[in-house]
Amino acid sequence: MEEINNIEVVPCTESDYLKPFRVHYNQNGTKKSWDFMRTHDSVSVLIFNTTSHCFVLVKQFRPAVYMCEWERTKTQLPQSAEKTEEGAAEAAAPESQEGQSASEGESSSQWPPASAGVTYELCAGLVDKPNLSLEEIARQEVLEECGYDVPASKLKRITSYRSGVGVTGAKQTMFYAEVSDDNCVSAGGGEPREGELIEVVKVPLHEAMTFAYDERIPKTMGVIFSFIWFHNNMSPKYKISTNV
Ligand SMILES: Nc1nc(=O)c2ncn([C@@H]3O[C@H](COP(=O)(O)OP(=O)(O)O[C@H]4O[C@H](CO)[C@@H](O)[C@H](O)[C@H]4O)[C@@H](O)[C@H]3O)c2[nH]1
Ligand SMILES: [Mg+2]
Repeated sequence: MEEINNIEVVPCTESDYLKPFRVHYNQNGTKKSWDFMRTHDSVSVLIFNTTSHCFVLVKQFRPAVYMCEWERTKTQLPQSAEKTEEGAAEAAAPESQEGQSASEGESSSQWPPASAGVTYELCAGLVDKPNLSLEEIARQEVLEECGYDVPASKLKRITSYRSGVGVTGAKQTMFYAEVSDDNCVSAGGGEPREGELIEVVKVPLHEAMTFAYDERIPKTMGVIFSFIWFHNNMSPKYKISTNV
């Protein structure tokens, strides 16, 4: 399992991945403003392995999720424990805890275990290569993250939608890819050069709906939606009976 330590939180003043802005505008004569972030659009892929009748998902440590969990556990502390020396438990707290470990099995009263930041997701990637089609970007992600080599033409577009409408407004396009064990050319795991550390996990078709609605399993909306899409559109083909 993951070992996360030496956690330090600092302000983000410039980034290749997100840029914060404030827009001022008039709506029906009322002056308004809104804070938002520019980010990349993205693609995601529901992968179904027809040999094993399993969905292929990825599992990875997400710092943003981990920090939300940290925030949540912090606010659950008793009133007295919440007060830091500075008298504020805001952004100062993480830095003051630098060096502490959040590795599995270690009892840390300050940091949640690393597993609190690990989520199940569809294979997905940023649209950051302007010369490539969405299908081609999706194909590359399937290969890099999950180890299946499938032609871009085999990717079926499910739909697209806005993710994070309050903050980013970014568009995500979702694809469906049917793969077989014959298409498996590597273990996947992401691009180590880009610092990606991805675990490929399989969810058997007959467990998919239970998995989707199990709130104890941290996951993205994409996983839930795409499993339901499969249930509604592909079930007859694979003759499944699920308990939802
Ligand atoms: N965000 C970020 N911050 C950094 O500081 C940061 N530093 C390095 N990186 C690198 O950016 C690349 C991002 O990887 P992907 O292209 O595979 O995109 P995902 O992170 O998988 O995100 C997708 O999937 C998510 C789950 O469905 C959706 O929410 C997103 O909309 C969707 O794009 C990796 O090489 C990572 O090492 C950062 N990336
Ligand atoms: Mg990814």
